[in-house]
Amino acid sequence: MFKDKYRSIITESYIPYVIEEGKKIKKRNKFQKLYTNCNGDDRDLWTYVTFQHPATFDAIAMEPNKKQEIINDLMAFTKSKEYYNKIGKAWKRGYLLYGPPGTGKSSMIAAMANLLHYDVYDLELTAVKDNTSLRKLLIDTSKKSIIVIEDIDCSLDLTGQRKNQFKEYENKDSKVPAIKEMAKGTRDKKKSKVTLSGLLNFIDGLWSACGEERIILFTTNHVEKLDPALIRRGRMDKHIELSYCGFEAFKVLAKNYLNLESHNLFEKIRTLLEETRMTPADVAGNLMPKSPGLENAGEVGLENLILALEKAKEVERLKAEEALKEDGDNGELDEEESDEEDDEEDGSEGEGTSDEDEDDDSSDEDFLKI
Ligand SMILES: Nc1ncnc2c1ncn2[C@@H]1O[C@H](COP(=O)(O)OP(=O)(O)OP(=O)(O)O)[C@@H](O)[C@H]1O
Repeated sequence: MFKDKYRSIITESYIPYVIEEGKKIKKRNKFQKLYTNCNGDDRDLWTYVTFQHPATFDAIAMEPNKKQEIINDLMAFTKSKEYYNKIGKAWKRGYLLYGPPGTGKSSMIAAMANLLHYDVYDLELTAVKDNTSLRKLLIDTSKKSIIVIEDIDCSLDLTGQRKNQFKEYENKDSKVPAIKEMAKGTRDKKKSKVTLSGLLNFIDGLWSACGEERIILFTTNHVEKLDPALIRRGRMDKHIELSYCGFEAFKVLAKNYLNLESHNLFEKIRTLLEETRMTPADVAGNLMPKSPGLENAGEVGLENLILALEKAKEVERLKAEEALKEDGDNGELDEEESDEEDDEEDGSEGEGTSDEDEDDDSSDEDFLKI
């Protein structure tokens, strides 16, 4: 019961406020779900478990301005229903997270889901039979969700030009991620007939407009391998690079892992981080106390990290030296070979020249065609 003079306050302000707060509490208390299409025999169906990942943006080590920009972007998206209606586009946003392994791409997805209270659909593309199945899965996603395709570069032959991935990685520094990706990439590939156009339709074709307030997110360790059509602005609206640990990112980890905001060893670490590359995952691993409750854990963790950075720096120096030496050896070899070629050319001057020119032209043409 309330007095009549308060009627308008109660009906126009108080009750709407209570309803709005109730909705927020309901949203906070609702269990988020993590869906996958990779369980059981029917790959056209989602199954789910409760999503309980502890990652938050506070725990993500990255440059603070960049982090804030991502948070602002996400929050703006959630309030943009009218804007999307006005411009006649489906209310969805595409994010591309790229960077080396161990730089926080998966942690970032979890932090986004926790910030927005969205469900996560972890779409294993290699397990999707064809474009029809992809459409079916898409229709079955709910609003307020993040649809994730991890390691998009090795999910499928999206360009129609599948190469031998082992060969492609042979010359890279580390073969470990290549093998991991190869294993993921080949899984069920024979069965999947999803095409690039099917995937593009999924992202922004007519079918993508069913359901609203959805984020589509790709991750990759090799952004340069992706078909430009797949990640052009408008499809993947925001490209976020997660990279090796800089000093600002280190400070976040030191605060979270060791509860340290400053220390006289910080300057040394700043210099070492500028001189060598280490992923946030490795920095975190080195900072983490080896046994819980260790006395002086902060200092031990920082010294541990310094040792690891110095070691990494030395390994990089040796590798660079080796590469220089190899370049030098190859240079000498090239010189010897070109001397031999010069000698041959000198010997066949005159008659043979025009034929050689023709051969050269045709091989150039072949090269251009490829
Ligand atoms: N930027 C970061 N901030 C905080 N923790 C990080 C960060 N990057 C990595 N980590 C830590 O390292 C672990 C591995 O990181 P994560 O799986 O998110 O990396 P990733 O880039 O997704 O790697 P991959 O490409 O191999 O899947 C995480 O559990 C987290 O503890």
